[in-house]
Amino acid sequence: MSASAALLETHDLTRDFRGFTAVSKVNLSVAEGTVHALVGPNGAGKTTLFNLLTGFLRPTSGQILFDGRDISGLPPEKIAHLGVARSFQITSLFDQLSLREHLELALASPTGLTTRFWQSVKRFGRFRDRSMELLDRVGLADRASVPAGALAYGQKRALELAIAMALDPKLLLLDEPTAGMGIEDVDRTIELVKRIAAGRTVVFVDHNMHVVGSLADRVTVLQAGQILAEGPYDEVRADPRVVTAYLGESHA
Ligand SMILES: Nc1ncnc2c1ncn2[C@@H]1O[C@H](COP(=O)(O)OP(=O)(O)OP(=O)(O)O)[C@@H](O)[C@H]1O
Repeated sequence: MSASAALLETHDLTRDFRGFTAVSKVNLSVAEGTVHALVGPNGAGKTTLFNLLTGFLRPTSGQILFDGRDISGLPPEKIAHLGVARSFQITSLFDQLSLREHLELALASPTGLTTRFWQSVKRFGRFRDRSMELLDRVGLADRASVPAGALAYGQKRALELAIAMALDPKLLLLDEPTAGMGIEDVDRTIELVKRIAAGRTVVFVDHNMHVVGSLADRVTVLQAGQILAEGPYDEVRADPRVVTAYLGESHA
């Protein structure tokens, strides 16, 4: 696959909820090795689209192609296994487990932390080196033995990124990586995402335009389930249709 080829493509991807179309004939193309932002006003369909891409929702119609393969309707664990990892907006950590144990569990499970977490943590000691490497990448190596419950909010989000990286995904999906953060944590997260995006494909949703402008090679704007505009950040930001869509929102 050449550097400019699409790693992820959707064709007329559509999802209805009892007659209401949350995602409508979306044709998205994410080039391999790029960072791609999904933005749009509340209710635009961003979360629904993420849920479709990761198999948490089945499309009503349309296709999703990942790495040349049709993944439409596959269950989440299959899609994860093919190389798509997702970091959640909602914290999904275990307060009592140490940071290193979180990573060991994620490395021991082919689909991340969601399965087999009841097995003895000690059995996963062989993943120690890799766990420490991942913690180091997100700047948490010195906190490896600390229980996750003791972390500050920004550090918890960094731990979630390390967990998503444990699968060594081809495609990393980040759901509002800077949600609820103060400016210092936002800037630290931007640097962190830049570092882990090197040589990888990333799609993220974020409401913070500073984050979008700092990270995204391309931006897709959704409105009412449809693609309103797409292109480099500066172009999209200056698009009158986009400005109108955001009127009444804080980012207008
Ligand atoms: N399970 C569901 N059943 C019915 N309607 C739904 C369901 N999930 C989402 N919707 C509707 O689909 C639309 C898109 O929602 P979605 O959460 O995807 O938007 P969003 O762009 O992620 O918004 P936000 O920025 O507020 O998170 C909304 O009108 C929402 O009410």
